[in-house]
Amino acid sequence: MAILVTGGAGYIGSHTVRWLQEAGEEVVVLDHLRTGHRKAVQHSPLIEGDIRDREELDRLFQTYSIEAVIHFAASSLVGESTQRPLDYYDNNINGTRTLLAAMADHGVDRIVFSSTAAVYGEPKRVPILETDSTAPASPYGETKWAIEHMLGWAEQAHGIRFVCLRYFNAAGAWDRDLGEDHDPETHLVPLVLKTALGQRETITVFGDDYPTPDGTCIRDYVHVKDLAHAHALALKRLREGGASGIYNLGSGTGFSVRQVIEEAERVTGRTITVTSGPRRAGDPAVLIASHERARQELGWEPTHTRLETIISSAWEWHYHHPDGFADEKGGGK
Ligand SMILES: NC(=O)c1ccc[n+]([C@@H]2O[C@H](COP(=O)([O-])OP(=O)(O)OC[C@H]3O[C@@H](n4cnc5c(N)ncnc54)[C@H](O)[C@@H]3O)[C@@H](O)[C@H]2O)c1
Ligand SMILES: O=c1ccn([C@@H]2O[C@H](COP(=O)(O)OP(=O)(O)O[C@H]3O[C@H](CO)[C@H](O)[C@H](O)[C@H]3O)[C@@H](O)[C@H]2O)c(=O)[nH]1
Repeated sequence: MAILVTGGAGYIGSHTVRWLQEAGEEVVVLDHLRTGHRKAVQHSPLIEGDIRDREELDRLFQTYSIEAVIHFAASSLVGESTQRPLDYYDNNINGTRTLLAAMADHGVDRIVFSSTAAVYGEPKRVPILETDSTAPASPYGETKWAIEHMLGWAEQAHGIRFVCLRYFNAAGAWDRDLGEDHDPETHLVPLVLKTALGQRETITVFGDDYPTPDGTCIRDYVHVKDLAHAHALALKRLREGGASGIYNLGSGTGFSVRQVIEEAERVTGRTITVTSGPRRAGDPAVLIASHERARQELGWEPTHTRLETIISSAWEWHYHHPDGFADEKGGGK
């Protein structure tokens, strides 16, 4: 029996695939490679296809004996989602609907889903609990929130049990040979490190007048290997017959944009030029997770929680792969 990982050639997906492989699991990846990389997947079959393609899914479920699905495939940029909301509804909601329908028809009844802290919008308090109110402030967050609800209804009608994992800010890499490579890159940690590498002249701080100690936004950075581990634990829960559930995944500590930049200067030993810019629309001032429920019910405890550890691990990857996966033999994807 194999685990189907949709979006397994992407950043968090490829790290989870590696984690599962090291745990001895059989994995099949489905990815259309628009933002993912063929080279990020090794030692498992990679099927180049789209989750919205029902015939492709039928072929896949007929070819492989799939026990469970870990579903990363999505469009996931907050800003882009406000420019192209209908594409987000199509890829995220229609894509997941097509996947769930195929699972129901082929008798696959377990799914782990990548949700996001973006379902909370501007939180009323931190640390955020899963029971706190949700009010997504972007089409991206809205689609993820809608999928959480879709999963609830699909369980009632088709018996598909689920675990929704609401990640906060994923960062870090797997030693020096697997890491984050997005084009365009929008995330803070890789952008800061690309500035340290001299690939960018400056890092623009989006707003320094927030109600935080240094005026810049505070986020909860969670190491991608800790996220990968959480997926294995979520799968274990479903295999053991555990009930469906929704879990925050964050380290439980917040760091400001300025703290990230200062730590990156320490880790890299390089000066990073900083420019002050206006606020970015839709950015909450502070996002910090309570991961108490994941600790209690999944047995998950993040282990790489120090900012220095997270940034050092990302630096290992960026330093050795300044052009991401493209600088390896063969280039490109
Ligand atoms: N990076 C973060 O900080 C973060 C935070 C919260 C939630 N998430 C969620 O985690 C998941 C993974 O995020 P990531 O940062 O690794 O993104 P990513 O873009 O690196 O990975 C997504 C992968 O899915 C593939 N994909 C997208 N649509 C597809 C489709 N229709 N059919 C087949 N493949 C498709 C892409 O090619 C890519 O390989 C996403 O669902 C995202 O919304 C990410
Ligand atoms: O060039 C930059 C890029 C980012 N930032 C700031 O750095 C912080 C982190 O920004 P990221 O873009 O790295 O991450 P987000 O917090 O916006 O978003 C991440 O977390 C969200 C949930 O909170 C979503 O899940 C989303 O997919 C995921 O990328 C924010 O305060 C942002 O304003 C800058 O100052 N300059």
